[in-house]
Amino acid sequence: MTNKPQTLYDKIWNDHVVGTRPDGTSIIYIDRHLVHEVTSPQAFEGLRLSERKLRRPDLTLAVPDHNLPTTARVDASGNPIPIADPESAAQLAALERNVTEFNVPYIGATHINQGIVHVVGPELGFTLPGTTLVCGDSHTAAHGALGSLAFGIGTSEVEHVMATQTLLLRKSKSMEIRVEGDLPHGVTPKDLILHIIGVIGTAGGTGYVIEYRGRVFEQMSVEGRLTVSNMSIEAGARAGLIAPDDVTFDYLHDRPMSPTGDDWDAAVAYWRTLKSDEGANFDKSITINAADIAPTISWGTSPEDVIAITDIIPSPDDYADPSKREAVIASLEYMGLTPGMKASDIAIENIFIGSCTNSRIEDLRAAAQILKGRKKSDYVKWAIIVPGSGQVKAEAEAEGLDKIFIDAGFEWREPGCSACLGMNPDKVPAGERCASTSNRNFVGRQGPGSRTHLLSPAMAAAAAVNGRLSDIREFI
Ligand SMILES: CC(C)[C@H](C(=O)O)[C@@H](O)C(=O)O
Ligand code: SF4
Repeated sequence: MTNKPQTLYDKIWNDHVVGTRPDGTSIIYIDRHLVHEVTSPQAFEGLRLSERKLRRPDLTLAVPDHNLPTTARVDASGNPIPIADPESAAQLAALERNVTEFNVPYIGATHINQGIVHVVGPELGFTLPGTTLVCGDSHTAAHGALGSLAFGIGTSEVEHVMATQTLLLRKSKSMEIRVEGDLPHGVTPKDLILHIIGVIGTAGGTGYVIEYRGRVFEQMSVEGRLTVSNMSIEAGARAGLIAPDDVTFDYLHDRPMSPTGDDWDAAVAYWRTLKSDEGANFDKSITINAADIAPTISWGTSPEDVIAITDIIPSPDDYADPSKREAVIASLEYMGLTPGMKASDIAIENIFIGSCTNSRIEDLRAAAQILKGRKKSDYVKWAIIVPGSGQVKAEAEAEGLDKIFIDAGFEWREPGCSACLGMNPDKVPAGERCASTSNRNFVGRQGPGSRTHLLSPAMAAAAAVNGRLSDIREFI
């Protein structure tokens, strides 16, 4: 091996190269494969047609999340309630058939561990530092928070991994996003990543694997790191890494699928080597000043359309690039906003606290801190909290958070993707706004005609109380 200083990405990549071809593509060994109901049916069908087995069921884990309704899943006698929507019912049935036929470890819809794949993986210790982890889902980047080289793949690649436990890849370029200083009061990891995407743009990370570096990340919980890495894909990046450290090891210790005993000690010794060496070269470096960041919201239909809550809605004239100006005009029209309007004057009818970006226990605690003893505004018609997993739900209930939410006028739901993309009945009506802790504000994302404002869980809770987008710093 070379003595040249290496990045964290170089180290994980080099540890997984099976072989490199003259054209520069490499076969990479895949350690972990998460499977959900949306992107797996054709892949299983492909295996069936080619009469192949799934090579490593023991490195594969299947969980339904996108199509499941978030209303009660069992009746009063504990019997499963069938899914009303025929398409969703068929998706779930297909996954259940496939995991049985191919012998894949499966967490079913009514299991305590069921949840969004990207919440479940870390929580069970299925996601580990230094591993390569894939899923037919773009937000797989989330797992990079634990120092796993994790990225979304397409359905044909899902089949390839199922059949071979490898992928054919070309190495990405490396980008360092260094955050200097500390996050100001009221500024959370969600505000940080929204701000970063605002700075680099949705294409800023295209062709790169990002490594997030700086004291801010060292001091951040694993939950917060997951929020940041999760949205790397919204910046166009292939993956988003954070070097594993004691915070990561403490988080993983004693998780159901984490190594134990001597294996744990050996694993931690290896994991400690997983950081970018002094002097390692990044193809691109970006520095962000934490002090510049305020609680942030999205105003448009792209995750780069972000402003501080204290700002006003921008005007197309603020943009020099003609295509961006066109996009801003279209965004303003779709969102029903006028340039110059104060962000904090935007009235909100719906609140969604959930998604793989912000549905972990810390997110729910942050929302509960604001909602405790308060009620949602009468202007808010629909407010739901969807925990990321059964584990998160149980933990929140043990802390009494569910009561705080229900008293505040929220609905307390079963785990899943829910209104993040509305593949189940949880949709935002056309023309209405939603203050949403999810990661995408695309046209129609939360239902046809829906208008999404991305923000942190605390900011979503504040919006619920005031019935309009609000500055969390007025509450804390
Ligand atoms: C349905 C799935 C393939 C999709 C993704 O890849 O991200 C979804 O999770 C999303 O967030 O849009
Ligand atoms: S919660 Fe949203 S972003 Fe995450 S996997 Fe589900 S649909 Fe995709």
